[in-house]
Amino acid sequence: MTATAAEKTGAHTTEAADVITGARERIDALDDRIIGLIQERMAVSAVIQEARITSGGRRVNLSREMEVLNHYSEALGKPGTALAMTLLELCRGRI
Ligand SMILES: C=C(O[C@@H]1C=C(C(=O)O)C=C[C@H]1O)C(=O)O
Repeated sequence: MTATAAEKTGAHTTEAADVITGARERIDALDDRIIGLIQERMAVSAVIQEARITSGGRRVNLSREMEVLNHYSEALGKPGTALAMTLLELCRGRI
């Protein structure tokens, strides 16, 4: 059975269903870009971590991580801090 546009979107009119379907396409495209940027961030972070480890230093630099956390929390509030923590975990693993 094929779901109707209204069933798929939760809208109660075809006009609203059209708005939602179009906006969801934009969100999917934005999410693809965000994922690509996260993968790029992971690659750049790995370059830094490798350089520091190869030089005899540690993978993690907590003072820099505080700067990253503050950057996100100033822009996005408390959920920004949680987002930054997730990004840091993706980039340097769990600590
Ligand atoms: C990338 C770095 O190394 C680690 C990873 C960080 C990051 O992904 O932002 C931040 C601090 C470090 O724990 C860095 O020191 O800048």
